[in-house]
Amino acid sequence: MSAAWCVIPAAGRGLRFGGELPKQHLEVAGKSVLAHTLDALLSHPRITGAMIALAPGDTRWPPGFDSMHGKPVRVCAGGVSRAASVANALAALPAEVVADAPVLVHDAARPNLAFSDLDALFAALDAHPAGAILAAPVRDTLKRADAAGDILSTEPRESLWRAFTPQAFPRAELSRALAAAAAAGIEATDESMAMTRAGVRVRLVEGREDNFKITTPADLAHFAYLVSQR
Ligand SMILES: Nc1ccn([C@@H]2O[C@H](COP(=O)(O)OP(=O)(O)OP(=O)(O)O)[C@@H](O)[C@H]2O)c(=O)n1
Ligand SMILES: C[C@](O)(CO)[C@H](O)COP(=O)(O)O
Repeated sequence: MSAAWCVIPAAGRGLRFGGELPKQHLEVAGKSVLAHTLDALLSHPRITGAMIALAPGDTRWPPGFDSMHGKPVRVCAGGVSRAASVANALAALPAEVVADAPVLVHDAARPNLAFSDLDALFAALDAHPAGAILAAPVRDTLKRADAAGDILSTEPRESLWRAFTPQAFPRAELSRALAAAAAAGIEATDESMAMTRAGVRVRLVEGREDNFKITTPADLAHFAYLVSQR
């Protein structure tokens, strides 16, 4: 039963959210979104450390805040894209995270991660070490729109899933796949895109729908409500 470090891309500017402060630093119930996310990850016994990719010069993560739940928390410089931030964080991991060690990549902007989802992801990884991600099957009818915002077509939704995070892969293989995608000029919007491009079979693990990404102010209000009901 392998343990894993997590990598947390937290270097985004939150342009779709708006406002001065990037959304990962906004507070809910006295804690930043990033701290909620870190708490959800490091409270799981199989996660042994965290590497946070912050925008260069972003000192909002309290300097010297180097542990949570008795586990190490490290910070590195993010990159110009989410994929670059993840690649930087993988390269910054300590030597104890050996090449074939699993690493979980989880968006700082997904603070409502459930312990049960982490259990399910680790169970899948134990059975399929090549890689696994949390996701949910598409259950709504999908429409393609024209420039005016009118329906162009209805798209088939059979076998379509929405990818969430964490996404878990062996450290070295993930680094290589991200580098290969970047070298091909492909911006991998998630880790599984790079890994499947590299020929790896990635296991989908059905996760909770409330593991949503905070992208807009309405998402933050939704998360704040959920926290108030805990
Ligand atoms: N250069 C980047 C861009 C994004 N992220 C992180 O990747 C996660 C998911 O990205 P997204 O929700 O798109 O965040 P932003 O890029 O900040 O949002 P926007 O696209 O609205 O600017 C976030 O935790 C974000 O901080 C990152 O680490 N480095
Ligand atoms: C990684 C991700 O959260 C999976 O759905 C998503 O691809 C991030 O996209 P974003 O545009 O960087 O928020």
